[in-house]
Amino acid sequence: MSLRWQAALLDPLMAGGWAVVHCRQQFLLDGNGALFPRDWLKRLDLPLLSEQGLGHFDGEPVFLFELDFPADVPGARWQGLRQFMQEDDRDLFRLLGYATQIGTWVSQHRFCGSCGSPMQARAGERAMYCPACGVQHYPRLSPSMIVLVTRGDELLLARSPRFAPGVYSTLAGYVEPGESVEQCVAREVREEVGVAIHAPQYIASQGWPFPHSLMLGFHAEYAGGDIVLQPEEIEDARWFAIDNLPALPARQSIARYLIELYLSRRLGHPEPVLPG
Ligand SMILES: NC(=O)c1ccc[n+]([C@@H]2O[C@H](COP(=O)([O-])OP(=O)(O)OC[C@H]3O[C@@H](n4cnc5c(N)ncnc54)[C@H](O)[C@@H]3O)[C@@H](O)[C@H]2O)c1
Ligand SMILES: [Mg+2]
Ligand SMILES: [Zn+2]
Repeated sequence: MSLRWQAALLDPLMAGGWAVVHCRQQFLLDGNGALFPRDWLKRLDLPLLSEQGLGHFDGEPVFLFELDFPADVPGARWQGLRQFMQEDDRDLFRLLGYATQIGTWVSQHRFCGSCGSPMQARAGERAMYCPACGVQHYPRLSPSMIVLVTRGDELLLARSPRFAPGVYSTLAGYVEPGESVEQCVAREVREEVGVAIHAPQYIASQGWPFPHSLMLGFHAEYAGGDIVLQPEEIEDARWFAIDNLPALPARQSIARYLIELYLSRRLGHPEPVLPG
Protein backbone atom coordinates (compact mmCIF):
# COMPACT_ATOMS: atom_id res chain seq x y z
CA MET A 1 0.00 0.00 0.00
CA SER A 2 1.31 3.42 -0.92
CA LEU A 3 2.60 5.72 1.80
CA ARG A 4 1.28 9.01 0.36
CA TRP A 5 -1.81 8.73 2.57
CA GLN A 6 -1.63 7.57 6.19
CA ALA A 7 -4.49 7.91 8.67
CA ALA A 8 -3.49 9.34 12.09
CA LEU A 9 -5.08 11.07 15.06
CA LEU A 10 -4.19 14.79 14.91
CA ASP A 11 -5.04 17.39 17.49
CA PRO A 12 -7.39 20.04 15.99
CA LEU A 13 -5.71 22.58 18.34
CA MET A 14 -2.51 22.46 16.26
CA ALA A 15 -2.13 25.26 13.69
CA GLY A 16 -1.66 25.08 9.92
CA GLY A 17 -1.87 22.06 7.67
CA TRP A 18 -4.31 21.23 4.90
CA ALA A 19 -8.01 20.45 5.01
CA VAL A 20 -10.67 18.76 2.89
CA VAL A 21 -14.24 20.06 3.08
CA HIS A 22 -16.98 17.41 3.08
CA CYS A 23 -20.74 17.32 3.03
CA ARG A 24 -22.92 14.29 2.12
CA GLN A 25 -20.34 12.36 0.06
CA GLN A 26 -19.22 15.50 -1.80
CA PHE A 27 -15.95 17.43 -1.50
CA LEU A 28 -15.05 21.01 -2.25
CA LEU A 29 -12.71 21.28 -5.24
CA ASP A 30 -10.91 24.15 -6.97
CA GLY A 31 -8.16 24.48 -9.59
CA ASN A 32 -5.57 23.28 -7.04
CA GLY A 33 -7.51 20.16 -6.06
CA ALA A 34 -9.47 19.05 -2.98
CA LEU A 35 -6.85 20.04 -0.35
CA PHE A 36 -7.12 23.64 0.88
CA PRO A 37 -4.84 25.61 3.23
CA ARG A 38 -6.55 25.07 6.58
CA ASP A 39 -5.97 28.57 7.96
CA TRP A 40 -7.48 30.10 4.80
CA LEU A 41 -10.60 27.92 5.18
CA LYS A 42 -10.95 29.00 8.81
CA ARG A 43 -11.38 32.62 7.71
CA LEU A 44 -14.40 31.67 5.57
CA ASP A 45 -17.76 31.63 7.28
CA LEU A 46 -18.43 27.92 6.68
CA PRO A 47 -21.35 26.05 8.35
CA LEU A 48 -18.95 23.79 10.29
CA LEU A 49 -20.44 20.80 12.17
CA SER A 50 -17.12 19.32 13.22
CA GLU A 51 -13.40 19.46 12.56
CA GLN A 52 -11.38 16.22 12.68
CA GLY A 53 -7.67 15.51 12.27
CA LEU A 54 -7.44 12.78 9.60
CA GLY A 55 -3.78 11.94 9.00
CA HIS A 56 -0.92 12.78 6.63
CA PHE A 57 -0.87 13.21 2.88
CA ASP A 58 2.61 13.46 1.37
CA GLY A 59 3.83 13.94 4.95
CA GLU A 60 1.60 17.00 5.56
CA PRO A 61 -1.15 17.05 8.22
CA VAL A 62 -4.69 16.91 6.81
CA PHE A 63 -7.90 17.86 8.61
CA LEU A 64 -11.57 17.43 7.76
CA PHE A 65 -14.12 20.25 7.82
CA GLU A 66 -17.51 18.51 8.04
CA LEU A 67 -20.25 20.92 6.94
CA ASP A 68 -23.94 21.10 7.77
CA PHE A 69 -24.85 21.93 4.15
CA PRO A 70 -22.85 22.31 0.90
CA ALA A 71 -22.07 26.03 1.18
CA ASP A 72 -20.98 28.12 -1.83
CA VAL A 73 -17.29 29.03 -1.84
CA PRO A 74 -16.18 31.48 -4.57
CA GLY A 75 -13.89 29.80 -7.14
CA ALA A 76 -14.71 26.29 -5.89
CA ARG A 77 -17.34 23.65 -6.66
CA TRP A 78 -18.59 20.40 -5.11
CA GLN A 79 -17.68 17.01 -6.59
CA GLY A 80 -19.02 13.58 -5.58
CA LEU A 81 -16.78 10.87 -4.16
CA ARG A 82 -17.59 8.50 -7.07
CA GLN A 83 -16.14 11.03 -9.50
CA PHE A 84 -12.90 11.16 -7.47
CA MET A 85 -12.80 7.35 -7.57
CA GLN A 86 -12.90 7.38 -11.37
CA GLU A 87 -9.98 9.81 -11.59
CA ASP A 88 -6.38 8.58 -11.47
CA ASP A 89 -5.21 9.59 -7.99
CA ARG A 90 -5.78 6.44 -5.84
CA ASP A 91 -4.09 7.99 -2.80
CA LEU A 92 -6.33 11.04 -2.91
CA PHE A 93 -9.36 8.73 -3.26
CA ARG A 94 -8.23 6.72 -0.20
CA LEU A 95 -7.89 9.94 1.80
CA LEU A 96 -11.32 11.16 0.67
CA GLY A 97 -12.91 7.74 1.25
CA TYR A 98 -11.63 7.84 4.82
CA ALA A 99 -12.73 11.47 5.24
CA THR A 100 -16.29 10.75 4.04
CA GLN A 101 -16.66 7.83 6.47
CA ILE A 102 -15.31 9.81 9.43
CA GLY A 103 -17.33 12.92 8.55
CA THR A 104 -20.59 11.03 8.09
CA TRP A 105 -20.08 9.07 11.30
CA VAL A 106 -19.28 12.21 13.34
CA SER A 107 -22.23 14.16 11.94
CA GLN A 108 -24.57 11.21 12.69
CA HIS A 109 -23.27 10.84 16.25
CA ARG A 110 -23.64 14.39 17.54
CA PHE A 111 -26.17 13.19 20.12
CA CYS A 112 -26.21 10.08 22.24
CA GLY A 113 -28.63 7.45 20.92
CA SER A 114 -29.10 6.21 24.45
CA CYS A 115 -29.77 9.37 26.52
CA GLY A 116 -29.87 12.20 23.95
CA SER A 117 -26.99 14.27 25.42
CA PRO A 118 -24.42 15.93 23.12
CA MET A 119 -21.52 13.59 22.30
CA GLN A 120 -17.83 14.55 22.38
CA ALA A 121 -14.85 13.40 20.33
CA ARG A 122 -12.68 11.29 22.64
CA ALA A 123 -9.00 12.23 23.04
CA GLY A 124 -6.47 9.59 22.05
CA GLU A 125 -8.72 7.42 19.86
CA ARG A 126 -11.19 7.72 17.00
CA ALA A 127 -14.35 7.50 19.11
CA MET A 128 -17.41 9.59 20.04
CA TYR A 129 -18.27 9.53 23.72
CA CYS A 130 -21.32 10.51 25.81
CA PRO A 131 -20.11 12.22 29.03
CA ALA A 132 -23.58 11.81 30.60
CA CYS A 133 -24.02 8.02 30.31
CA GLY A 134 -20.67 6.72 29.04
CA VAL A 135 -21.87 5.31 25.69
CA GLN A 136 -19.05 5.16 23.16
CA HIS A 137 -19.21 4.82 19.37
CA TYR A 138 -16.49 3.94 16.89
CA PRO A 139 -16.58 4.63 13.12
CA ARG A 140 -19.30 2.57 11.45
CA LEU A 141 -18.20 -0.34 9.27
CA SER A 142 -20.60 -2.80 7.61
CA PRO A 143 -19.14 -6.17 6.63
CA SER A 144 -20.50 -7.17 3.22
CA MET A 145 -19.81 -10.13 1.02
CA ILE A 146 -19.32 -10.03 -2.73
CA VAL A 147 -19.13 -13.21 -4.77
CA LEU A 148 -18.47 -14.33 -8.31
CA VAL A 149 -20.47 -17.51 -9.02
CA THR A 150 -19.23 -19.55 -11.96
CA ARG A 151 -20.13 -22.72 -13.88
CA GLY A 152 -17.13 -23.67 -15.99
CA ASP A 153 -16.79 -21.03 -18.69
CA GLU A 154 -19.93 -19.18 -17.57
CA LEU A 155 -20.19 -16.32 -15.05
CA LEU A 156 -23.38 -15.53 -13.14
CA LEU A 157 -23.76 -11.74 -13.25
CA ALA A 158 -26.71 -9.60 -12.25
CA ARG A 159 -27.86 -6.03 -12.45
CA SER A 160 -29.58 -3.84 -9.92
CA PRO A 161 -31.90 -1.05 -11.11
CA ARG A 162 -29.31 1.40 -9.64
CA PHE A 163 -26.58 0.36 -12.13
CA ALA A 164 -25.67 2.29 -15.30
CA PRO A 165 -27.52 0.90 -18.34
CA GLY A 166 -26.12 -2.42 -19.57
CA VAL A 167 -23.77 -3.03 -16.62
CA TYR A 168 -23.85 -6.46 -14.90
CA SER A 169 -21.90 -7.30 -11.75
CA THR A 170 -21.21 -9.93 -9.11
CA LEU A 171 -23.68 -10.48 -6.26
CA ALA A 172 -23.24 -8.55 -2.99
CA GLY A 173 -24.99 -8.13 0.33
CA TYR A 174 -24.59 -7.17 3.97
CA VAL A 175 -23.69 -9.69 6.66
CA GLU A 176 -26.48 -10.12 9.22
CA PRO A 177 -25.99 -10.49 12.98
CA GLY A 178 -25.09 -14.04 13.99
CA GLU A 179 -24.06 -15.38 10.59
CA SER A 180 -20.60 -16.13 9.22
CA VAL A 181 -19.52 -14.43 6.00
CA GLU A 182 -19.68 -17.84 4.27
CA GLN A 183 -23.30 -18.28 5.43
CA CYS A 184 -24.05 -14.77 4.19
CA VAL A 185 -22.62 -15.63 0.74
CA ALA A 186 -24.86 -18.69 0.42
CA ARG A 187 -27.94 -16.83 1.75
CA GLU A 188 -27.53 -13.77 -0.50
CA VAL A 189 -26.96 -15.90 -3.61
CA ARG A 190 -30.07 -17.95 -2.77
CA GLU A 191 -32.17 -14.84 -2.04
CA GLU A 192 -31.05 -12.71 -4.99
CA VAL A 193 -30.91 -15.30 -7.80
CA GLY A 194 -32.31 -18.53 -6.30
CA VAL A 195 -29.32 -20.79 -7.01
CA ALA A 196 -27.26 -23.01 -4.69
CA ILE A 197 -23.45 -22.84 -4.51
CA HIS A 198 -20.59 -25.01 -3.28
CA ALA A 199 -18.46 -23.76 -0.34
CA PRO A 200 -17.24 -20.23 -1.23
CA GLN A 201 -13.50 -19.53 -1.35
CA TYR A 202 -12.24 -16.27 0.12
CA ILE A 203 -10.22 -14.20 -2.38
CA ALA A 204 -9.55 -10.63 -1.12
CA SER A 205 -11.14 -7.62 0.57
CA GLN A 206 -11.66 -3.93 -0.13
CA GLY A 207 -12.78 -1.00 2.00
CA TRP A 208 -15.72 0.60 0.17
CA PRO A 209 -16.85 4.05 1.35
CA PHE A 210 -20.30 3.93 -0.34
CA PRO A 211 -21.32 4.41 2.41
CA HIS A 212 -19.29 2.29 4.93
CA SER A 213 -18.80 -1.26 3.69
CA LEU A 214 -15.92 -3.65 4.13
CA MET A 215 -16.22 -5.85 1.05
CA LEU A 216 -15.14 -9.48 1.58
CA GLY A 217 -14.66 -11.02 -1.86
CA PHE A 218 -15.33 -14.70 -2.69
CA HIS A 219 -15.51 -17.13 -5.57
CA ALA A 220 -18.08 -19.93 -5.56
CA GLU A 221 -18.92 -22.78 -7.93
CA TYR A 222 -22.54 -23.24 -8.92
CA ALA A 223 -24.17 -26.28 -7.27
CA GLY A 224 -27.74 -26.29 -8.62
CA GLY A 225 -31.04 -24.54 -9.33
CA ASP A 226 -32.44 -22.20 -11.98
CA ILE A 227 -32.16 -18.41 -11.80
CA VAL A 228 -35.11 -16.87 -9.93
CA LEU A 229 -34.79 -13.10 -9.47
CA GLN A 230 -35.44 -11.27 -6.21
CA PRO A 231 -37.58 -8.53 -7.74
CA GLU A 232 -36.85 -5.71 -5.22
CA GLU A 233 -33.06 -5.94 -5.68
CA ILE A 234 -32.27 -7.66 -8.96
CA GLU A 235 -33.53 -6.45 -12.31
CA ASP A 236 -31.87 -9.19 -14.35
CA ALA A 237 -29.35 -12.02 -13.86
CA ARG A 238 -27.84 -14.34 -16.45
CA TRP A 239 -25.10 -16.80 -17.19
CA PHE A 240 -22.60 -15.04 -19.46
CA ALA A 241 -20.06 -16.97 -21.53
CA ILE A 242 -16.46 -16.01 -20.78
CA ASP A 243 -16.01 -14.67 -24.34
CA ASN A 244 -19.30 -12.75 -24.42
CA LEU A 245 -19.42 -10.59 -21.29
CA PRO A 246 -21.63 -7.52 -20.82
CA ALA A 247 -20.44 -4.07 -19.65
CA LEU A 248 -18.67 -4.57 -16.30
CA PRO A 249 -18.45 -2.48 -13.09
CA ALA A 250 -15.79 0.20 -12.46
CA ARG A 251 -12.14 -0.89 -12.75
CA GLN A 252 -11.52 0.31 -9.17
CA SER A 253 -14.09 -2.11 -7.68
CA ILE A 254 -13.47 -5.53 -6.19
CA ALA A 255 -16.43 -6.74 -8.29
CA ARG A 256 -14.38 -6.06 -11.42
CA TYR A 257 -11.29 -7.58 -9.83
CA LEU A 258 -13.09 -10.86 -9.01
CA ILE A 259 -14.31 -11.12 -12.61
CA GLU A 260 -10.91 -10.30 -14.13
CA LEU A 261 -9.11 -12.65 -11.75
CA TYR A 262 -11.34 -15.54 -12.86
CA LEU A 263 -10.84 -14.68 -16.53
CA SER A 264 -7.07 -14.47 -16.12
CA ARG A 265 -6.88 -17.86 -14.38
CA ARG A 266 -9.18 -19.50 -16.90
CA LEU A 267 -7.41 -18.03 -19.90
CA GLY A 268 -3.84 -18.18 -18.53
CA HIS A 269 -3.35 -14.39 -18.62
CA PRO A 270 -1.45 -12.30 -16.02
CA GLU A 271 -3.51 -11.69 -12.88
CA PRO A 272 -5.04 -8.23 -12.27
CA VAL A 273 -4.01 -6.04 -9.32
CA LEU A 274 -6.68 -5.28 -6.71
CA PRO A 275 -7.03 -1.48 -6.31
CA GLY A 276 -6.29 -0.48 -2.70
N1 LIG B 1 -16.80 -2.58 -4.27
C1 LIG B 1 -17.59 -3.30 -5.05
O1 LIG B 1 -17.14 -3.90 -6.03
C2 LIG B 1 -19.07 -3.43 -4.73
C3 LIG B 1 -19.91 -4.06 -5.65
C4 LIG B 1 -21.26 -4.26 -5.29
C5 LIG B 1 -21.75 -3.79 -4.08
N2 LIG B 1 -20.90 -3.13 -3.23
C6 LIG B 1 -21.38 -2.65 -1.95
O2 LIG B 1 -21.83 -3.75 -1.19
C7 LIG B 1 -22.73 -3.30 -0.20
C8 LIG B 1 -23.89 -4.27 -0.10
O3 LIG B 1 -24.44 -4.53 -1.36
P1 LIG B 1 -26.01 -4.48 -1.64
O4 LIG B 1 -26.45 -3.06 -1.75
O5 LIG B 1 -26.28 -5.40 -2.79
O6 LIG B 1 -26.60 -5.10 -0.28
P2 LIG B 1 -27.89 -6.05 0.01
O7 LIG B 1 -28.03 -7.05 -1.07
O8 LIG B 1 -27.77 -6.54 1.41
O9 LIG B 1 -29.16 -5.11 -0.12
C9 LIG B 1 -29.21 -3.73 0.14
C10 LIG B 1 -30.32 -3.47 1.12
O10 LIG B 1 -29.88 -3.86 2.41
C11 LIG B 1 -30.36 -2.97 3.39
N3 LIG B 1 -29.22 -2.39 4.10
C12 LIG B 1 -28.63 -1.19 3.92
N4 LIG B 1 -27.59 -1.02 4.77
C13 LIG B 1 -27.52 -2.14 5.50
C14 LIG B 1 -26.67 -2.57 6.55
N5 LIG B 1 -25.62 -1.80 6.97
N6 LIG B 1 -26.85 -3.80 7.06
C15 LIG B 1 -27.85 -4.58 6.63
N7 LIG B 1 -28.73 -4.23 5.64
C16 LIG B 1 -28.55 -3.02 5.08
C17 LIG B 1 -31.18 -1.94 2.69
O11 LIG B 1 -32.52 -2.35 2.72
C18 LIG B 1 -30.66 -1.99 1.26
O12 LIG B 1 -31.62 -1.60 0.31
C19 LIG B 1 -23.10 -1.87 -0.59
O13 LIG B 1 -22.35 -0.99 0.25
C20 LIG B 1 -22.58 -1.74 -2.02
O14 LIG B 1 -22.18 -0.41 -2.33
C21 LIG B 1 -19.57 -2.95 -3.54
MG1 LIG C 1 -27.35 -7.20 -3.00
ZN1 LIG D 1 -25.72 9.12 26.70
